[in-house]
Amino acid sequence: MPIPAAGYPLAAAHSPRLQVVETTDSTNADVVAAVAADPDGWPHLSLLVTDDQRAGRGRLDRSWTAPAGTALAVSVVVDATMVPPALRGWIPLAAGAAMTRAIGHQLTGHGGTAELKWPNDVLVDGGKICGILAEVVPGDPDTVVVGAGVNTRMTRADLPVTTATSFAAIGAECDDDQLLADYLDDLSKTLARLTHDDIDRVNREIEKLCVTVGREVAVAMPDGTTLAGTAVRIDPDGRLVVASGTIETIVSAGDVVHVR
Ligand SMILES: Nc1ncnc2c1ncn2[C@@H]1O[C@H](COP(=O)(O)OP(=O)(O)OP(=O)(O)O)[C@@H](O)[C@H]1O
Ligand SMILES: O=C(O)CCCC[C@@H]1SC[C@@H]2NC(=O)N[C@@H]21
Repeated sequence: MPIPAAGYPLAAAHSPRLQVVETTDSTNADVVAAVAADPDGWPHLSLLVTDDQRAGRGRLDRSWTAPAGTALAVSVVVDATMVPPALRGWIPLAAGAAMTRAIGHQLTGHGGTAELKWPNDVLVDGGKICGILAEVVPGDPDTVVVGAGVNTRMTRADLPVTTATSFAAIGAECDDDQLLADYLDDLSKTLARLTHDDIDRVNREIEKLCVTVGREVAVAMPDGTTLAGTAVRIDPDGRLVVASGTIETIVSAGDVVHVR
């Protein structure tokens, strides 16, 4: 399904500004620059979307690639002032949880299950169907741009890496407008629950959704070392706790591989 000519009416109902572009290098780069230039023009839950992103940015300084027309690239503005500063580390996880549930909704009746891999990848059948990159706007620490790439119509042959999957690769279809509407709706509600009163419940819900918890993992740490152990929980700050024997290590960033 190409980008609907009429835009995304269902998604637009959840956003004060929904902008579609035929192609761009990076929706995150565009929205970060747009917010910096005109903060009032991009209120909370404004978004930019394309299905032809040419220079996508990934986590940990990696690239994010998809042939034209085979994936959604969407960047959403989040007004972080609605989240207490101590809980802002949960914003990327809230986005991952929202996208996991939105993708899961698309798979209803198909048989596949969407799973959250800490901190915010969405997996189906163990393959990565969506990646999320949250970036604070330079000079405006109260605004976060949350970018998500969803592999929709990418054939098996087009998958950029062996660890990726897509709706098409598993024989499923994606209604892009409904997916975005569900994502925005869930994201907005989950962000509203990032309060000191509700965080324990959100923590438990996201932990339940997160298949990393309970798995044996290998974590490539930012200092170049590898941490092996069992992921035991997500801590109150959204970080992954990994147990190796009797030692628990708190992981706030790093590349997590599910070993078993
Ligand atoms: N469409 C996609 N779907 C799923 N995963 C993707 C997609 N595009 C990129 N990736 C993931 O993004 C990352 C790209 O990694 P890769 O290491 O190739 O990055 P790179 O920027 O080319 O550089 P480097 O080799 O320097 O690390 C991988 O983790 C890969 O799984
Ligand atoms: O490495 C990851 O898993 C995160 C990938 C994030 C990709 C999305 S696509 C929309 C937005 N624009 C970008 O340049 N990156 C994000």
